[in-house]
Amino acid sequence: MLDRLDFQEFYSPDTSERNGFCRRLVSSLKQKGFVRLVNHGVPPQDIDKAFLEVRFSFSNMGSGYGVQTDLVVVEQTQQFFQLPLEEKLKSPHPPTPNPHRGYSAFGVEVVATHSNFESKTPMPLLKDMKESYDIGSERDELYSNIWPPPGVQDSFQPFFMSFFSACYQAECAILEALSIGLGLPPQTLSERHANQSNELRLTHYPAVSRSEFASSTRIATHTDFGTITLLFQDSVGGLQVEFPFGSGNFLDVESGGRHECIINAGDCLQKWTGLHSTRHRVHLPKPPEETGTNGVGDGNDHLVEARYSIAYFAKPDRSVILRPLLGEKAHDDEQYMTAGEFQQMRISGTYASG
Ligand SMILES: O=C(O)CCC(=O)C(=O)O
Ligand SMILES: [Fe+2]
Repeated sequence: MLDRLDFQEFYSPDTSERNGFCRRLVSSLKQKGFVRLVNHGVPPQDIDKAFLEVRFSFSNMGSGYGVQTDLVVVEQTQQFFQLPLEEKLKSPHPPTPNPHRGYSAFGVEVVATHSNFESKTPMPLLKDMKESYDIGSERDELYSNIWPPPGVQDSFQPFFMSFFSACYQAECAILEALSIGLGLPPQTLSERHANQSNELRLTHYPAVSRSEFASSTRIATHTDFGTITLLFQDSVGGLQVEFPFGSGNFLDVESGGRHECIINAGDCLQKWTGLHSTRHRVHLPKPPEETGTNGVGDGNDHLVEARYSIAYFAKPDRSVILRPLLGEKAHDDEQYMTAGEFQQMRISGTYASG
């Protein structure tokens, strides 16, 4: 359902091949707002390690086991799944939308507050069934990170600091490709992302019985607030994108495994270029006739397996003005919000007491 492109073509020494790739990237985003990328530059072994860390952190924080990179050992830690909320809460997300950092327990964040932002097709306001961990750049001058304290998964901070840098490098290359594909000078987008106000979000959607999906979902319908999102997901499925735009109809995104990166346009890219910031959500994975995994549709209230995802949100520098870069004649800057004002407006209300 989504185009799958090989980002290696961006590095072709043949300029016309490179430009052709950039135009295909833009045209894929124009169609659905989402595209699948392979060879995107975030090393596969780092992605594997990130998923192991995520599984480890959500299942085993504070258990006293050291860092384990062996898959079998890490999978065994799943048995600690219900464990130590009090350990995870040693690096808590504050009870306000900002800073968007640290651990949010199951049920704390309510994405449905955004479900109907600028859309004429209202979606039901379903609660999220997820826990997550938000990380920013260590170079962010406004907000500091909230890391697990010493003794609680000591590998977490150094690993995710370096994973963040790998994502930032991939982001800059993708932004350059988009600028070229849009007919803009190559650095147009990347130079608006020099200060790294980006965010990395690790999400665990626990196994739940499918009947829960009648009144809740994994992550409610929303658009992403930034420029682009780089999403890595496991193969559980359930990611759905609204197509046609604004229709209230959602299509399943096939999972190409965790090494593939799904890119989607966010609200800021839409404001700059008109590329559509598509609504999406994570709901029930496809029925078992097609996937054989979760028992949906066979009359039994089976468990839907747990899902893990890693999303890196590329966000503009806060002082940058969100005025159109293409076509439309720009008005005075005062008519447009800065990226910082826009992020603030979008995030408010996501946290219960915010
Ligand atoms: O978990 C996923 O696959 C999607 C998450 C998402 O859309 C988000 O965090 O903005
Ligand atoms: Fe999203």
